[in-house]
Amino acid sequence: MAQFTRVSGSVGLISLKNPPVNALSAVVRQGIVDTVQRALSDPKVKSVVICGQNGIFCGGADIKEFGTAMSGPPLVPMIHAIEAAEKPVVAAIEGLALGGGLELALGCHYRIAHSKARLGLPEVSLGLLPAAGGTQRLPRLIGVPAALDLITTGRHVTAAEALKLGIVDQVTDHNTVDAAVKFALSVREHSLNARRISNNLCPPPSDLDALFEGAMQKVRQTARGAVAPVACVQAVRAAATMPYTQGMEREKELMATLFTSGQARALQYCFFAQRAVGRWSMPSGARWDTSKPRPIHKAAVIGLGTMGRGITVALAQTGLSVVAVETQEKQLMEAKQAVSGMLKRGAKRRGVAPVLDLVSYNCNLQAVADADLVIEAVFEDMDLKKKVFQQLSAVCKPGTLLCTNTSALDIDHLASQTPNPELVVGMHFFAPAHVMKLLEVVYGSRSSPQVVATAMQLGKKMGKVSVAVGNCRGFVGNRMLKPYMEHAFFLLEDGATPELVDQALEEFGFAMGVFRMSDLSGLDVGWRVRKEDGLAHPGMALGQAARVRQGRRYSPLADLLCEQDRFGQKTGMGWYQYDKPGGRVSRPDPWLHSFLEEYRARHGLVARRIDHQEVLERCLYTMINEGFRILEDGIAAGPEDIDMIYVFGYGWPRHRGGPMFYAGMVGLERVLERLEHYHQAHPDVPYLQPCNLLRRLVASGSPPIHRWREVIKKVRSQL
Ligand SMILES: CCCCCC/C=C/CC(=O)SCCNC(=O)CCNC(=O)[C@H](O)C(C)(C)COP(=O)(O)OP(=O)(O)OC[C@H]1O[C@@H](n2cnc3c(N)ncnc32)[C@H](O)[C@@H]1OP(=O)(O)O
Repeated sequence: MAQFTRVSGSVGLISLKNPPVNALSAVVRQGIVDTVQRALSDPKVKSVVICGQNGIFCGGADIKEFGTAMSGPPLVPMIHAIEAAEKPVVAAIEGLALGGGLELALGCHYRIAHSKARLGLPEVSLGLLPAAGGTQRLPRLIGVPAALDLITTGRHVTAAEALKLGIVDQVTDHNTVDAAVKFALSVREHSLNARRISNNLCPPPSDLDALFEGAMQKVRQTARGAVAPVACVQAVRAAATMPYTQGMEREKELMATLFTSGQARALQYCFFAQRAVGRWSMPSGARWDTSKPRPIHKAAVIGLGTMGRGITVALAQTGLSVVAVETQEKQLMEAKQAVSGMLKRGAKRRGVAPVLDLVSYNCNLQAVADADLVIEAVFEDMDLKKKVFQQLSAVCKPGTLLCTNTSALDIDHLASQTPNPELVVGMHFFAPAHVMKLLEVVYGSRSSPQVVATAMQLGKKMGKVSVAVGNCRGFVGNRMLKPYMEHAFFLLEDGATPELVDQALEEFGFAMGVFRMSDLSGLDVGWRVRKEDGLAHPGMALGQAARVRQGRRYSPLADLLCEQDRFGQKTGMGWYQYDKPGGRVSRPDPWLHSFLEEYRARHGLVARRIDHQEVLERCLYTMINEGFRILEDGIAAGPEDIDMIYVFGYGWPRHRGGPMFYAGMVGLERVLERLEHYHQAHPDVPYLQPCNLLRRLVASGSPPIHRWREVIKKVRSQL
């Protein structure tokens, strides 16, 4: 709602009240309409201030209303009425003015912001555009290039930048409402015509066509198929080329195409899913709201390879004191240099002082004795990790949390090396660990809820999206990656090329196709795992049974490349060729094409034409099927956990919501039918066999994703 009071004799103060962010719900919009009318019709009121309660101006439209039948007064006429008012209206911006909140402020005649406020039009990240006049008023106020930047990226700006851009008229370090009231008193007699942004023309850019062509090219390159950024550019173009009323029509038209689109639904689902994963639960019933995290003052990292260095940086940047340990002096010094460089570059980017003093470097494990939490990040080898855990148990003070940065190894097995398995938890970071947003927090069968809560909280402090998952081979992300990659190999056997498969996946929106990703992360990583699993060893790929292992279809293609030292980018060749070892630009490799032809001929395989749809169905539906198995097994608490892991850790396009959301969009019945079809064609591929939970969901009428948990619960209770 909105409250009205008269202050300083003649200022009508309208205060938005809808915690936590004063979102513009139907009730709030009605409140604004009513209180503005009251202020304008009250002869004692000479000017008006609009503010938000609890230190936040407004977080924008109420996103929860989007999926419902919208009621209440619409935003556009409400903001127009404010702009048309004959009394000066001042926005007092504290905390946040985002989306519809900033559009409301742009309808006011003046804007005063607190120095700590952030402003922005983030609608694009929800699959929308600022359709309450934002695309028409902002370019008129700050010019086309700056408006394009803000609207197409959705980035928030500080009050200082907003002042520089001309979005706000004044910035204060003091009480913003007081400053706005004082300001409102001073302008009560001023003429308002020039202050009504819609009256003004856009400052004309020098070469309009080139500017918009460039902007369109840029969003098409970065949007990976997302439609909202493109619509944002089109709407701003209308502001630059049309009178205001026509521009508003164009804004409305473009918004109508976005508002009910699948992409908008997916992006809004991601917004809530990202927040939902913080409300974690474990099969034991332990939950985020009943498990208190432990205070962590000092952390330690063991092993300063690529991962350990990134983790050290991420920890230090939260303000924690970190002991970084590497047993060899030379490697320790190299790591120190690398970590210091990363800290300096990060600090420069964020405009703060680097926290070099927070990290101490040591060759001796004894140095971690007083750490509250230790993250082991040594080479991915169970025997080595076991040894480190045994040593840590002897060195660390009682109660120290022992965390392992493994991407697949058994947390319970590691925990059994220590006298306190309840203090052990997995923290699976993604490279580069100080950049990537995802953290899988892996609880073992004996991990205590308090330890999980601590790891989750630490992840949040590091700015990560932390997802709590159970312990199984590959956890969630890598477990689902296995069938996905395996199918990509089968597609090569059946007639596809790495380029074709990658193109299909990249057009779908993945940051990188499966083969390009494999070249980047190194083919040797999977090879080592397959060797450990007894699936691959030299010579095995040549015999009669080359394509059957452990009773199921197997493709030795990746092993054959590894046997030729084709490990990907690092060796300059893998599924693609590169100009040099470490090169980044991939080119199709004629050698690989002949190799595939020879391989198929040797195994009597006849290449057939594979289209993009088959690539997507076989790679993605098997991955989704594994996701359903993960839910059935209780490894992930809900589909949101899986989706956020894929969006933040595996380059899944956010505008498609994550694999489980995507399955719902495609239709669970369709996914089931296609899996059945492919399983019939490839009965030797168990991953293609539709899992029980998927069948049960379809039998239950394919409920919307937010109701899957009811069916999951039933399926789990019957296991
Ligand atoms: C043709 C029809 C025309 C319709 C017109 C539609 C117009 C749309 C214009 C818009 O305004 S779209 C919305 C634009 N605003 C945003 O995108 C802001 C989204 N929110 C955020 O980015 C962040 O939440 C925040 C505001 C920066 C605050 O971040 P913080 O980390 O401090 O807290 P959170 O945990 O993220 O949020 C707390 C709590 O609040 C809920 N919430 C936040 N914003 C909204 C919102 N705009 N609507 C509804 N709910 C919101 C959030 O979900 C959290 O709730 P929870 O229950 O605690 O998880």
